[in-house]
Amino acid sequence: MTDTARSTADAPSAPGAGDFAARAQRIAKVYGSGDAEVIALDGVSLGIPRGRFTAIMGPSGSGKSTLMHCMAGLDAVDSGEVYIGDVELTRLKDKQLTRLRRDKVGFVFQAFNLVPTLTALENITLPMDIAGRKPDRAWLDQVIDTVGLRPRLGHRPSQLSGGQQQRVACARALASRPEIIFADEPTGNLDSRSGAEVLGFLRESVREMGQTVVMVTHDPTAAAYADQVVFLTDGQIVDTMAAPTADRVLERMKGFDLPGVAAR
Ligand SMILES: Nc1ncnc2c1ncn2[C@@H]1O[C@H](COP(=O)(O)OP(=O)(O)OP(=O)(O)O)[C@@H](O)[C@H]1O
Repeated sequence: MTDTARSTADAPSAPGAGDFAARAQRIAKVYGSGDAEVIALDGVSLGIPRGRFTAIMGPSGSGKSTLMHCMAGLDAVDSGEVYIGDVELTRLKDKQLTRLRRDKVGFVFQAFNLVPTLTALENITLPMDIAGRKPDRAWLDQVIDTVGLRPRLGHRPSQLSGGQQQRVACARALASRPEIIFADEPTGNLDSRSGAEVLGFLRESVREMGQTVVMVTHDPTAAAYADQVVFLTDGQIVDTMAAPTADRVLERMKGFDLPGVAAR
């Protein structure tokens, strides 16, 4: 297997845990039971390198969202271990997990999940306001300028385009300088131009700000913005690709030989 991410998380000679913003070790997740049993994750080991952009791809139903939700502490694994930094999530009580998610993890979803009655700026600072933390003004300014939202800070979500709303969501995820950002199909609701803007911004947050980003996507063009692509099939990691291009990713996806994969 050419799977550096997987082997480095597993091997005894692996780099220290500090090299990974998040790690999964032999995690399994089963939904349902009896005839309805679905093995969504089947012993996945994966290290997410710090300060890099990782894309997760695979056919529909291969376990991408489950993997991401388990690694982000949004869903519990049935076995195995998940780490954010050096904290093992399965040992945490609910309250500790909620706090860790709030303080260490940023999320960007396909649906922008903005609060409609708040302005763009209020949406960006909302998680910190809830946590009772003062934003770092200089950092917030940098984030706002990077996503190009300064002229729109007083607008409500309904007064913004889809791409601008997703940029607000990206800025919200970045504002607290999380250990890692999980993005689930962040361009799924955007036209290709707005999608490219959001991807360019995520890319820049990695390059310029040292952010760690993990993104689930169906789109080879989106995956090409990443430093590496991890391929899942049937709940298992089957390959990784460094320095991906859209063409190479598309070719690899065709290799899974499943209807609809290349077309999505
Ligand atoms: N809550 C659930 N209850 C039962 N089965 C589930 C549940 N969530 C996911 N599954 C099943 O687990 C498997 C993996 O699902 P998951 O959503 O992680 O796949 P995915 O690769 O993200 O799919 P897609 O690309 O279609 O979003 C699928 O077979 C799915 O039907």
